[in-house]
Amino acid sequence: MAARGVPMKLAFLASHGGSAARHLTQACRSGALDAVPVALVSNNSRSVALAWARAEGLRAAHLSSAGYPDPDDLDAAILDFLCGAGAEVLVLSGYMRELGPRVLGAFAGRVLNIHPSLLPRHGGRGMYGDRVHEAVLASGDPESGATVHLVTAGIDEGPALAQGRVPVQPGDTLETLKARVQAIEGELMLRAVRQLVAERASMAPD
Ligand SMILES: Nc1nc2c(c(=O)[nH]1)N[C@@H](CN(C=O)c1ccc(C(=O)N[C@@H](CCC(=O)O)C(=O)O)cc1)CN2
Ligand SMILES: NCC(=O)N[C@@H]1O[C@H](COP(=O)([O-])[O-])[C@@H](O)[C@H]1O
Repeated sequence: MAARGVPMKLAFLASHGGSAARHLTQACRSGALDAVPVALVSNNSRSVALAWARAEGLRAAHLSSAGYPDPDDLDAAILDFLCGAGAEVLVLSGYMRELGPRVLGAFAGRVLNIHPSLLPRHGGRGMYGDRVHEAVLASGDPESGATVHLVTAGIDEGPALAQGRVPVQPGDTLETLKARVQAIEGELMLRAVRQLVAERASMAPD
């Protein structure tokens, strides 16, 4: 239950660079976001995100199918770790695995994901990272962008909280389009998390 004046506790899940997690953490540290980062989970033991989280002093864990071959066990381990850290909101910052029903049930309505396209276009299982930008270029779409959505059981099917658009320019390559989209992701995620912070504050007892 939200308590007035107590910053919202954020936890991150990331598979690679965790750029949105780093953007949000910088906002927390500067006072631009009334929240506090507490933990990060990565399924990639060599991820930049995991090393960054440890350097930042966050609780950090490598939790993956390597250690938990049974998806239900991995789901339970992730939930146990996040609850132990006191997480209130989860941010998927390039997390390349399906979240299980235990975590989704415990954090219903409080899990955000950033996807590098204008969902529902170019989303769903198998659509992640460079594959998304390649699909946008192949489709001939005149614009692309990023979407922050609530995470539900179906991949990329949850309601969108924020979207940002960028043009697809003649001669764009995977790298030029990817860079243009990624340049707007941090602020888009910050806008979405601020919505959750505001909702939480409105529910806090006086
Ligand atoms: N239950 C949910 N879990 C996740 C959602 C969601 O909406 N519901 N969002 C994803 C979205 N995503 C990236 O943010 C994502 C979607 C699909 C895949 C994927 O197909 N992964 C491959 C493996 C990829 C790899 O190992 O590099 C697979 O699972 O076979 C990845 C990411 C996050 N979770
Ligand atoms: N479907 C999810 C997906 O494709 N997410 C995308 O992965 C990248 C992670 O980059 P990062 O690890 O450097 O933050 C980001 O561009 C994010 O939109």
